[in-house]
Amino acid sequence: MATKGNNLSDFDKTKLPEAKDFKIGLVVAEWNAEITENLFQGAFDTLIEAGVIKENIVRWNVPGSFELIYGCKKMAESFAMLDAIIAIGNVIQGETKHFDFVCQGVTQGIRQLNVEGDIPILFCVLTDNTKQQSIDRSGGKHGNKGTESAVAAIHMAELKKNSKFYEL
Ligand SMILES: Nc1c(NC[C@H](O)[C@H](O)[C@H](O)CO)[nH]c(=O)[nH]c1=O
Ligand SMILES: CC(=O)[C@@H](O)COP(=O)(O)O
Repeated sequence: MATKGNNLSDFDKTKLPEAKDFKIGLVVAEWNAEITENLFQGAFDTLIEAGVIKENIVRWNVPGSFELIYGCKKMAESFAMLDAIIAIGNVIQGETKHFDFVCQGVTQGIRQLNVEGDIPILFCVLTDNTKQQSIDRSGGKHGNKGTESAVAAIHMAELKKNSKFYEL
């Protein structure tokens, strides 16, 4: 289902788990900072709106999206008490195939961290053909991928922390 026609910022607050005890990390790439800062703000505001305490949120910056892999790995190793980590980046197609390798690299790297680690790591990385597509998805006409990722982070934190065997 494409983002177009669906707003990334739409969510039902009443369906969110209780988040006041959750500890959330965010690792933010500084490449395309005007986009990634909007993604971060969307995620941060959503976490606070959902009840996460500001003191339970930690942020680290890394140079580019490829460094999100190491940054998230290091954050998970340093803060084992975290309930979720959100990786925030924006990769925009240039003239060469570098876009493909950065996107594939960060995707596979974060995938591997989820496979190997115990802290869920959310993929808030915009991989766009144009800057306008990034603008549209970081607080523009299609909403904010940061908001969407924060909602997912709260659900994954709940799964990690409070998963139970429910009678069907
Ligand atoms: N072109 C973009 C990059 N490139 C930089 C890489 O992410 C990485 O920092 C470099 O290859 C050194 O390891 N990064 C983005 O986040 N967005 C881009 O559009
Ligand atoms: C995604 C990138 O690394 C890209 O922005 C670099 O641009 P170019 O492919 O023109 O070197």
